[in-house]
Amino acid sequence: MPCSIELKNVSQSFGNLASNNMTSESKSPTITLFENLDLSISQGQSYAITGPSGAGKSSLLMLLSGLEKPSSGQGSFINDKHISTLDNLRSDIGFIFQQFHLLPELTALHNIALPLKLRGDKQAISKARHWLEKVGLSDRADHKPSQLSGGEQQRVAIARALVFSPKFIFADEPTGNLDQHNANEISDILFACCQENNAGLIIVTHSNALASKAQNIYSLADGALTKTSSRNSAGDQQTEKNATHDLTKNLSTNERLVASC
Ligand SMILES: Nc1ncnc2c1ncn2[C@@H]1O[C@H](COP(=O)(O)OP(=O)(O)OP(=O)(O)O)[C@@H](O)[C@H]1O
Repeated sequence: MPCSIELKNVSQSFGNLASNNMTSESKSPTITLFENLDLSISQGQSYAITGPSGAGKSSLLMLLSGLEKPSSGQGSFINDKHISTLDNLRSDIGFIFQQFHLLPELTALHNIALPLKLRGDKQAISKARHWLEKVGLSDRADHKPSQLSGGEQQRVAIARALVFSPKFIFADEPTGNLDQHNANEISDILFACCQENNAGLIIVTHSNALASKAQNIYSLADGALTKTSSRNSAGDQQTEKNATHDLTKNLSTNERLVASC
């Protein structure tokens, strides 16, 4: 049974971080990003969160992943009807960032193997090789991040995020550092790999092109989260499947990558 993340009545403010002995003039004002926000995320679905700069999109991503706590309200992880706090999500989430954040001293293969090694998986290297192949980088296994292009580094980051089969992937501007052609390729790979692995995908982005690939699109602005688009009905899913089939009919290198995920 798919699991889910739920935020209920959640507010996030960043308060006055100044110490008590500072004068009132030197204290910074409280910033309230959003109040009483509700959001439910399901495994296997894709979500995009858009909105103006500074609206709190990345902060919302941190709350959903359980890496940060809200000022008030509750976040829950619902797994097979068992409800717990979002702290219990830690081992089931993968992250993808705009800046890739690969370890510079490790090769592509060892960057991907790292999450498995940290979990004590003895097949870490062979599984990492399999994922290198999925993202089309078999021939770059021994190259370090500095020897890879931005698009190639993001492919490694996608493989690293998914290699341990997490239930949810959080991606903060995953194509923000890429040109339009690479951004399109990388987002196709990301969506296809998440779908194949039944991972929920939550993307924060300013790109309408990227957001439009998600099944559910939200806008966060002026402290309010609004659902602007949803493609959950059976008819829509059928349309998506047909579109995918049409795409894979004309297999170029990159479509083959997507299809192999
Ligand atoms: N830990 C923190 N302490 C104080 N202020 C913070 C903290 N984290 C975020 N903020 C502030 O909250 C606001 C929203 O930040 P956030 O990064 O979530 O916005 P965003 O919508 O993702 O913006 P962008 O699209 O520019 O990345 C910003 O003004 C930021 O400075």
